Amino acid sequence: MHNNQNLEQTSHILHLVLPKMSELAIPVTPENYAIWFDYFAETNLNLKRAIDGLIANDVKFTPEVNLGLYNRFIEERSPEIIENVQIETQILINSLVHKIELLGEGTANFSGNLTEFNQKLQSNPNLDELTLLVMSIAAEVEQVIASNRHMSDSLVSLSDEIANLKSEMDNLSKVAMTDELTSLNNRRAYELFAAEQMTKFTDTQTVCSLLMIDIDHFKLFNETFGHLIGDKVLAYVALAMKHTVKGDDLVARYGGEEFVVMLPNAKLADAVNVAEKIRERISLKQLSIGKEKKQNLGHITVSIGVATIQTGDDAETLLARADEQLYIAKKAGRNCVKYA
Ligand SMILES: Nc1nc2c(ncn2[C@@H]2O[C@H](COP(=O)(O)OP(=O)(O)OP(=O)(O)O)[C@@H](O)[C@H]2O)c(=O)[nH]1
Repeated sequence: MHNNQNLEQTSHILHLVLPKMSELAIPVTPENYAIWFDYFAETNLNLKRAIDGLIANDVKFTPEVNLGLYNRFIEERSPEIIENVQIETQILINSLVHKIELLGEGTANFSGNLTEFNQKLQSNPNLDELTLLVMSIAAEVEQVIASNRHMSDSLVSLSDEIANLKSEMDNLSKVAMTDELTSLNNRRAYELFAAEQMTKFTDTQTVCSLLMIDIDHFKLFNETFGHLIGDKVLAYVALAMKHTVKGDDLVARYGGEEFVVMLPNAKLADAVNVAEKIRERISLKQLSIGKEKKQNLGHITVSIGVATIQTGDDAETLLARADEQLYIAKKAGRNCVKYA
């Protein structure tokens, strides 16, 4: 009974968090999500008091305010938050075990899998692993539902709760992989993708190539036109890159004004081709802003370093070679592609 109450509470909180964030126009980042989960869970009364005070005084939840809340009330408690999600998932599993025992036949396999989930949960999983765990539980439940047509309504409603938790986790994972300014993949997403490509190369000798792209004289651009217009240019460059590559390729913002493009199955010559297309596409366009496009920003150019995977590479060595070529491209006068 106690477990069910907790499960209901958790589910109730999950349903409150996103609508409230959307109402207050707060971006759903993992940090902001943690703040608002805690707010509704009422586990941190100082945080709750601070937020209630902000709302009462009509204070806007700007990025600075959100960061302040996170730094003050959440950052030091991160391990505790992961622990909370862990406990919630544990409650879910316990509740499932109980329901499955009531169902009896045809579920022995499922009970075994739940034991395995339980063990994984004890091994301090990170957010990705927790997400995977919740997805696996959801898949198992769907299977049990399919093979137990006579099952009780309570299992159906439990499965709804899991589906909700799963979609919240999906959302969190997506946010954690996306760069907010450009909507590209972020560095974390790139690192996961690069690791996959390394494994493919080791297992099946499937090649891949990497472009490292840096906007030329961006510091000067920011100083001339201001940071906000600089941000727009970053978004423009991001879009130009996305429109040049194919579906399997991964474009990511590596940091600041630096981007990476990972091209699975591309040999050096193909990758240099793509790099040239990106460079040309960006440099040819004359940028202007304002209602009647009166303010002319001139041409933006990028320098690109290209490298292809070699035996003995790991993600770092491949990146280092692309970065070396990028440096050579800058030295050679910028707005060019160099490769090794
Ligand atoms: N507007 C804006 N600027 C950023 C962002 N991230 C990094 N920058 C700026 O990008 C500039 C990078 O400058 P540098 O690394 O000195 O290089 P650069 O001026 O691009 O010159 P080269 O790379 O040598 O061609 C810095 O001024 C950063 O402030 C961002 O998110 N928005």
